[in-house]
Amino acid sequence: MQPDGNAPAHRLARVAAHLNPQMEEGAASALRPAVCRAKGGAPGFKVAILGAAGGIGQPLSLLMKMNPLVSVLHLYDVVNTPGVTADISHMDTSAVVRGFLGPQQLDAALTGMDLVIIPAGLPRKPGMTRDDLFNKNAGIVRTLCEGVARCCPDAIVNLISNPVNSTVPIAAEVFKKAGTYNPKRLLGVTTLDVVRANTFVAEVLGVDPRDVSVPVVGGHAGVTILPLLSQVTPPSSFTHEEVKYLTNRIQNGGTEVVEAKAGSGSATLSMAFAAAKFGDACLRAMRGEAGIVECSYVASEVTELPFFASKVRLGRGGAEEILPLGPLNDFERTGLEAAKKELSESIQKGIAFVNK
Ligand SMILES: NC(=O)c1ccc[n+]([C@@H]2O[C@H](COP(=O)([O-])OP(=O)(O)OC[C@H]3O[C@@H](n4cnc5c(N)ncnc54)[C@H](O)[C@@H]3O)[C@@H](O)[C@H]2O)c1
Ligand SMILES: O=C(O)C[C@H](O)C(=O)O
Repeated sequence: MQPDGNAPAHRLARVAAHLNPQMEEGAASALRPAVCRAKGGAPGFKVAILGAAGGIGQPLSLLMKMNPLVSVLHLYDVVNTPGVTADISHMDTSAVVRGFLGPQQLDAALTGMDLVIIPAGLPRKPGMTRDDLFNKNAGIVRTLCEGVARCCPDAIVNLISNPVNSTVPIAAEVFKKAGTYNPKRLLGVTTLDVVRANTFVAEVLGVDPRDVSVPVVGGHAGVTILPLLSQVTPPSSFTHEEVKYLTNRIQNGGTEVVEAKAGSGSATLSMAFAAAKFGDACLRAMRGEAGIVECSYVASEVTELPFFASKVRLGRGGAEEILPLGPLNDFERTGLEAAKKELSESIQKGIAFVNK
């Protein structure tokens, strides 16, 4: 007869068996992973967050721990994961949480993951552009993506670290070098631009933002953020003044937060909300839910550029179909040309970084 794993005599042994086997001696108490009563093999996806102790990472970890599609949640950072992991692991939701600290534990954090969300890296301070983060964040993204290629090459990657216009091409080059590149599985997260656009447009229209959907295409920096106000649903018309105000506010939403935070960072809470929304869309699509369309910065043939943000139909394998831009008005066509010029340079910079 099999021993009853739930019998009192076996309970603590079973709990102990959940302890993270990857932990180094001495780290065990600090990084004590969550244990749970769920039987092994509970349905759901394994999700890793890289940069989990940061301003985005912490609330994003909380939101992903609340997602019923997540069965295992790995929290990786180079600092502070013990505390974040212990804290989040006490939430009575089903995902099992494990913490991983420092480069020696990167591979353990990534092995077996279905979805990897990357908000690791420096945020802006007032006066900086996102491109000013390139020198620090390019190397961080390269190292983390090398880990993905080694340990979970089939995982879908949601890349948040700035400058997204360059970090996505960096990730693609890393995966190409490793022989694991599948463009469908690499998605730059631009959801915050859509979230902001929905909010600001709803304010102007005087409606609930949940009822508004604004496609935002191009990229994720300044003029590369191109809201298509002519394609808002429900169909709405705006005066030229409103178009100029909305476009400017959406393009500079990140700077608005950076300035308001006055040196203590950039958007974290709204970004965690946006990343959780996008991560959930990816997981639902991976589970087989049909008809999920989100804007994302991906390998693309929508323009002559190799990467571009536009509406993407998500499926089991990631970005299954890149949807066309649809009809643009004169204002948007002019914006598209400006966006492409800047994007082209950011993409080349990312590609050159890996191949230099
Ligand atoms: N895509 C978007 O829409 C969007 C929105 C907001 C912020 N961002 C970007 O997200 C990034 C993170 O922002 P934040 O506010 O959370 O910053 P933060 O400084 O609060 O957190 C970053 C975390 O990354 C960790 N980190 C640094 N190097 C690492 C490495 N090698 N491996 C793992 N973790 C590492 C840090 O320890 C820190 O905990 C920034 O680059 C920011 O510009 C992107
Ligand atoms: O603006 C930033 O630097 C962070 C992020 O890209 C944002 O749009 O809020």
